[in-house]
Amino acid sequence: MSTVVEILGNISSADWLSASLACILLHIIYNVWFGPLAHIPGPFLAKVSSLWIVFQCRYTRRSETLLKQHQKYGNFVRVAPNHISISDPSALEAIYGHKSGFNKGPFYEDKSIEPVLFNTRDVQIHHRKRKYLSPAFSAKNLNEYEPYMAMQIRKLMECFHRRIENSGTVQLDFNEYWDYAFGKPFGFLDKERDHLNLIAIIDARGEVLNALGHLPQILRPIMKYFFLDPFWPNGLRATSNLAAIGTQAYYGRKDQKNSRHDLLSFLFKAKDPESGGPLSEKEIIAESISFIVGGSDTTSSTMTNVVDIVSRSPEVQRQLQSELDQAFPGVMESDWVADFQTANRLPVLNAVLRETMRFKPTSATGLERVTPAGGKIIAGMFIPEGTLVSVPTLNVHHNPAVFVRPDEYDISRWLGSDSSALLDSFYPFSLGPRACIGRNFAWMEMLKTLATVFKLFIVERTRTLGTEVREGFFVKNSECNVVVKPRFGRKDRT
Ligand code: HEM
Repeated sequence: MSTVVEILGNISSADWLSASLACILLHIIYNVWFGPLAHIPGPFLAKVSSLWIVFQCRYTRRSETLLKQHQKYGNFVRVAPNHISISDPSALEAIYGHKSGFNKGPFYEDKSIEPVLFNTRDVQIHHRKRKYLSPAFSAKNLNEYEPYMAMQIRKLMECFHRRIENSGTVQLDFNEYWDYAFGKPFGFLDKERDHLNLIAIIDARGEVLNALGHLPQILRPIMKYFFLDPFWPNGLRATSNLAAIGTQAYYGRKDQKNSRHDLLSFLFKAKDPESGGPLSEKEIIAESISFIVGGSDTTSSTMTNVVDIVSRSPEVQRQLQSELDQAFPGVMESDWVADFQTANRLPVLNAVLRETMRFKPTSATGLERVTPAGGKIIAGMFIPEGTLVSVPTLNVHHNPAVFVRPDEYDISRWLGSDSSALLDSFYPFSLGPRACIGRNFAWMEMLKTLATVFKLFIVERTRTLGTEVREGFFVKNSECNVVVKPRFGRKDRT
């Protein structure tokens, strides 16, 4: 023993350094030229280190970059030493489908918080949570939420009318207004401002967690001290701030459990499927924070995309409004909000929402999964067990073999008799056991809101240049400045 210590003691620091460099070099050579994924093409840096994908996320452009990388290298691209991005649509069912055996990858691991439905990697925990949360999204519960949604939409319309009253038209940033309106019961619409700075907090948190998820576990806790790039400490501070705001909101609501029929009121009443008792306070708080982000940022970003695109396309807006005028004829009462049943059967409205989610998906990224034991053949290629894989939604939605002229926004592709075939390659909410639990809720909220807005207002974009976006886990427009003009006088005031 003492001989080993003596030998180690005699090695100089220069030798230690050379040995470490040699190990790193050998590791790189193995990864790039000899490892089991060596035959898969991709940027050289991505084969060497996961820092390549971390940088794409850090600079909020992962999906945009991957779209180009797949155009350059084909259907399989190595995006990290142990991570393959696959853009073949047949990989979707094989990876994300029921019984595929692929589970969520280390990207989702967050040891600092209570696991939630969205991020838990444990199949049993996920099953238990999905069991008690699914009823919240049943058809019956959706019907009960509708009046609450209508109330929020009414408040939003009131805001527009108040601002329009003097000038006849109003300039506003839709990006922010949606955020005020949805899922965040913090009174933003009453105050007409985000007094908690919640929107900036959610954005910073989303961006940092998206990058952090690709770093090795060992580095994640120390990134809050990486002051060389404020992106990291600021984003991680935002994560703690959101937790504090969510916890405070929970305690604010706890004594008025039945004051509103929303998702939080459902969590208060939910029963643990194992014990039959109520959920723990810790679990309700964690899930409700997750709903604040997943349930409102997503719908508001998607509706902003619709407004951005439709406000730049007078012909699409004309088609949409002509359909809405037939379905909801005449001048509406001042408190009118479109009902879901009617909105849901309007072909142009549904085509506009679908085409927007195809063309510019809010969830554009490849969702990381781990290849199960024994490996799997995906889209004709053997993928060894333990390999991380993902299918980027943006690429699937821009696949020219399915969507003719994929880079053109064209609602007519959803209006033809053969359009249902396109649904097989349309996955804005993912699929399988980890598909979005809130997709019906989201569809209802978005159709109701968009039908109401476009029935009542003409919307014109003030920016002529392209729209800038930033991608965290979801893609968001940096702004959506528009001029809003009422289409009719208000019935109770004429
Ligand atoms: C346009 C709106 C929305 C989009 C595009 C969207 C998209 C997605 C996607 C792609 C996933 C899969 C994520 C993954 O595998 O990592 C997901 C999961 C999830 N979404 Fe949504 N979502 C939307 C609205 C909502 C709403 C309104 C809620 C709740 C009210 C919600 C709650 C969730 C939850 C809890 C999960 C995790 C499900 C699980 O793992 O079992 N989402 N969503």
